[in-house]
Amino acid sequence: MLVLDRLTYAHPGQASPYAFSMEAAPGQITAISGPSGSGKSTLLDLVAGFLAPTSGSLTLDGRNLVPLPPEERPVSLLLQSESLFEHLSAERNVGLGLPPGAPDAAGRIAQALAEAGLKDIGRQRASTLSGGQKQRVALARTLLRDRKVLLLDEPFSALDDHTRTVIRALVRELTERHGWITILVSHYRDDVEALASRQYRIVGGKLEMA
Ligand SMILES: Nc1ncnc2c1ncn2[C@@H]1O[C@H](COP(=O)(O)OP(=O)(O)OP(=O)(O)O)[C@@H](O)[C@H]1O
Repeated sequence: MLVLDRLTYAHPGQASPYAFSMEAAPGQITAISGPSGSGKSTLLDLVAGFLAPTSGSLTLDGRNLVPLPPEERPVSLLLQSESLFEHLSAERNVGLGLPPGAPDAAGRIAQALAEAGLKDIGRQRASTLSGGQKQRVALARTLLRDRKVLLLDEPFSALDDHTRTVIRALVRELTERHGWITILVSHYRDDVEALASRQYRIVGGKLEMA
C-alpha cells in the first residue's frame, strides 16, 4: 500500500499549503482529478521526490519514502509525451531502464518489448515511431525498471481515440500483472472511468474520495 498521511507542501508565496492524504493499492489504478492548478502535478512531484514535504508522511508498505532522493524511490513516471531519445532505437531506449552491465540485458529487453506489444520494431529509431508506440516503449522501459509505483501524468492525451483505448488496456493489464501501484492524473472522464478502482479529487488543497 502507498499511504500519504497529511503530506504537506506549499509553493513559494502560497498562502494555504496542500495537505494530501490518500491510499493506493497494488494491482490497482488510483485516479486523481481536479481543475487546472489544483495541485495534481504537485502531488505527483511529492511522491516522486522532486519536492520535499514540510510535514506528514509518505510510506510504501510501511517504509518511509520521504528521506529518499528521486532516483532511489521505487517510483516510475510516465508523461503525456514520452521523453525518449529520438535518435536511439526502441530497444536502446528500453535498455535505459536497466543499470549498466545488468545480466542478460538483451533477453530482458526483448521480453519487455514483447510484453509491451513491440516485438517487431525493436530496431526502429524512436523518431520513426507513432505516439502509441512511443508510449509502449516507455512502458517497456518501466517494466525493466520494475518499480512498484507508477505515476501517470496525462499519459493518453496525445493519442488518438483508438490508440488511447489500446494503451489504456495495456496499462491496466501491466498494473494487474505486476502488482504496480498506479496513480493516474487525467482530465479525461473517460480515462478515469475506464481505469480507476479508486478516485480522489483535489478540493481546496486536500484530497477527497470522489
Ligand atoms: N515552482 C512553483 N512555484 C510557485 N508556484 C507553483 C510552482 N509550481 C506550481 N505552482 C502553483 O501551484 C499550483 C498547483 O500547480 P500544479 O501544477 O500542481 O497544478 P495541476 O493541478 O497539476 O494543474 P494542471 O492541470 O494545469 O497541470 C498552481 O497554482 C501553480 O501555479
